[in-house]
Formats: sequence, structure tokens, C-alpha cells
Amino acid sequence: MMALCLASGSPRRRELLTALGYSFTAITTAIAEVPAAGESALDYVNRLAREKSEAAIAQQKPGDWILGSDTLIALDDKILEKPNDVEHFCWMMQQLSGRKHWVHTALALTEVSAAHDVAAQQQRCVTTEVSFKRLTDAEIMHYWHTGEPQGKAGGYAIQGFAERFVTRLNGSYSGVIGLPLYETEQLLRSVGFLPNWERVDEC
Ligand SMILES: Cc1cn([C@H]2C[C@H](O)[C@@H](COP(=O)(O)OP(=O)(O)OP(=O)(O)O)O2)c(=O)[nH]c1=O
Repeated sequence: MMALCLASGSPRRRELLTALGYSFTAITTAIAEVPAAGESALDYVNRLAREKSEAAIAQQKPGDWILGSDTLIALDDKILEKPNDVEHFCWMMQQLSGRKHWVHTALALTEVSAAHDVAAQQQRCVTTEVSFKRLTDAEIMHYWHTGEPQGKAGGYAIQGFAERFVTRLNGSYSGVIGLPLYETEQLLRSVGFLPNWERVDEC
């Protein structure tokens, strides 16, 4: 039976895929997250999801599938990933304050070939429009000290303290957290993975 691997170290992605009802193994991959010159936010997020899923091929069996994902924030011509330090975080919050931004989460599902290469691949990208209220300097500094912004794209977690900053959301809430539930289930179903609750052999 084909197995599913989640190529992600993100605890949020592991929780969301578990909540969808899938059994999987998870491995953390390390790939360089650097946009190429002139690369658009969409091309970049799709490439990272693909590279994460392909980086896990060596450890999987032929016929197994690997799900990779990446989340980033785009506004104007800027791409916001994880904050490096408090200055970088403050700059990000000033960009997001009082306006709309776009959260792109890309999915890449890769089948492992007999030669441990790519046998087949499917990709999706989900974009969610998020608006933030205007943030004060005090709010920004307080938010940094909660510890929540570290390791989060755009320096915020919608599922945490930052939910109070959101005035409007158009798209996928789970996509903002890092794994869009509806689209992930559709993608997995398209290659034959069913959630555990639907598997006849477990009745
Ligand atoms: C915008 C936003 C991001 N995030 C998180 C999801 C991702 O973990 C992280 C974006 O960084 P990613 O580089 O997409 O993922 P990651 O490095 O954490 O994990 P991996 O590459 O191993 O899959 O930001 C939230 O938890 N909540 C949010 O509201």
C-alpha cells in the first residue's frame, strides 16, 4: 500500500494533516529559502514546496508520495518570510499595518519512482487576502515579546495572538496557518489517498 510522507518540520502542518484524518510519516527537510533574481512570489512559493517534497525522495519507497508545502506573504513587490530579528520583525509589522496583504501557501505532492526520482507530481497554490488593523509601536513590541512571531511567515500567527489584528480575511484560514485543508484533501484524493475515517478496510 502506498504511504504518505509530510516533508515538513512545521508542527502546524503536522497538526492540520492529522486533523484531516491522514496517517503519515513526517520528516524535516533543509532547503535554501532564497528567491532567484526576478522570481515572482508565486513562482518562488511553488518552487519551495516542490523542492521540499523532492528533498525527501531518498528516504521514501518507490510508489510512496511526499507532500511539501511553503507559506509566504506578498505585498507590493515584497516577499515576507520569517523574521530574522526584532528589527526585521518591526519592519514587517509596519508593512502589514493598516492594509491588505496576500498569504500564498503552495502544495507539492510528489510520487517516488523506482529510481528514486520524481515519478509524478501535482501542485496547487492557495492565496488568501488578509487585512490588518493599524498597529501601534506598543502592540508591535508586545507581540514580539510573546515569542509567537519567531518561525512564522510574515512574523505572525493568525491562529494565535495575531488573530486580533485581522479585520478581514478572504480565502483559506488553514491556508494562512500553513496547510489549506480543503485543497490538501482534494489533492490527496486525486492520487488515491482517503482520510482514515473513509477507509473501508478499517470498518
Ligand atoms: C502567516 C502564518 C504562518 N505560520 C507559519 C506556518 C509555517 O510553519 C511558517 C512558514 O514557514 P515555511 O517556510 O512555510 O515552513 P516551516 O519552515 O515552518 O516548515 P517546513 O518548511 O519544514 O514545512 O509560518 C503560522 O503558523 N501562522 C500564520 O498565520
